[in-house]
Amino acid sequence: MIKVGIVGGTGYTGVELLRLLSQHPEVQLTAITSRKEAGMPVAEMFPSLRGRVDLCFSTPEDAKLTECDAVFFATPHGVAMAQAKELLAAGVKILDLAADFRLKDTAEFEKWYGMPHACPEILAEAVYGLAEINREAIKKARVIGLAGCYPTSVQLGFAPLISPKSTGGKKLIDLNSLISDSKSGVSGAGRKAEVGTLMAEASDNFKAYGVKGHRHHPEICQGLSAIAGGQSVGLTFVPHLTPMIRGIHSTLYARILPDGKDVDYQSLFEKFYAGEPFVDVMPAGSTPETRSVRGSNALRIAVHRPQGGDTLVILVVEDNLVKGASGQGVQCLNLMFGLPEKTGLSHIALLP
Ligand SMILES: NC(=O)C1=CN([C@@H]2O[C@H](COP(=O)(O)OP(=O)(O)OC[C@H]3O[C@@H](n4cnc5c(N)ncnc54)[C@H](OP(=O)(O)O)[C@@H]3O)[C@@H](O)[C@H]2O)C=CC1
Ligand SMILES: CC(=O)N[C@@H](CCC(=O)OP(=O)(O)O)C(=O)O
Repeated sequence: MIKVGIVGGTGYTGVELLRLLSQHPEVQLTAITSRKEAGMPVAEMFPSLRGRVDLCFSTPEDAKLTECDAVFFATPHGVAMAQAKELLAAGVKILDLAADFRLKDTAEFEKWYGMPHACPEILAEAVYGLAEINREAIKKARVIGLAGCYPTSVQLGFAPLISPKSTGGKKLIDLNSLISDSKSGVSGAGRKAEVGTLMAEASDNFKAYGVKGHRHHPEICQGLSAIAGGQSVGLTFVPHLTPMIRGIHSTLYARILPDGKDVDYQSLFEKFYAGEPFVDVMPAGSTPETRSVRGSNALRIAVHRPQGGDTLVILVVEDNLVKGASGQGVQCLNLMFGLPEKTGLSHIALLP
């Protein structure tokens, strides 16, 4: 059994990890932290876990994290990088759900996250946690910076159009005019109290935010550029808050170039994702719904070419807490420990 610890077990991604890992056949949950709830039985705080998790929350200091095989950080940015060195020295593998190990450029990290990077040498060896793109590197990694929620939907939506593996090196779309119009449910903002996510503010309402700039923009551009074999990428990214709890819906736009005019995009996408356990390319003409992925690690994609014109529209849905966070983490954990990638991730979405 893999001994797993979770730092930050009371947040939305933390409790989602608890839901997934308590049903994982190869994982033994050994430490779950919360500074505010230390001493409290986990199942008392989350009765959904009664009979499944018999641990109590402990402080990060008391949690004996160095005795784990792997530790997830479901914490705000800056927490994992402060503890990474000690854990790695003890042979513990690290999976960070925050952004400490995502951006390779430390100046960019400091600009968007407002703090200097605490361990650039560990950042240099960290692998970006997006299994469909980085599977082989994840298998060998000691540190994973899990892809962000919006970035997962945008990168997997554009990847078949820009990866040389798929395009054969042809320029099918204009890499400098990509657009992502993305919407998230309120759980994306975490469990902390905030005016913007009060029911009276967020329900029966719809708004864009971060239009001038959002911290996921550099992450998405870094990822897309890597997928495109190092070419630079120009992206307009506008996130929106929708009155739902879970889910991300990204509508992506790309302008077709002359080399891309005669391409069958449905089969391009199907071929690129053939055999991928969690990416579902839907039949031509589909409009995927967020509820078709709620609670599951699936990401569904549909590709459209409205009026047969020069603009491609790609629709992507995922559950921000599963494929956008904790499920992605479990998928990477499976790869890091040589397990079948789908282990413990077979949940079907909840309807209605
Ligand atoms: N919500 C989402 O959809 C997604 C979130 N993420 C990322 O995952 C991380 C967690 O997000 P989310 O679950 O929403 O956050 P929450 O705000 O819901 O939870 C944060 C958790 O971290 C703990 N924590 C806070 N500060 C510290 C600290 N200094 N040291 C140790 N523990 C701390 C809190 O418990 P306590 O204070 O009691 O210790 C709590 O359990 C964030 O970095 C977020 O950006 C990634 C993808 C999607
Ligand atoms: C709705 C909402 O507020 N969403 C958050 C993104 C979710 C998140 O926590 O971001 P990471 O994936 O980088 O960890 C935001 O826009 O800041």
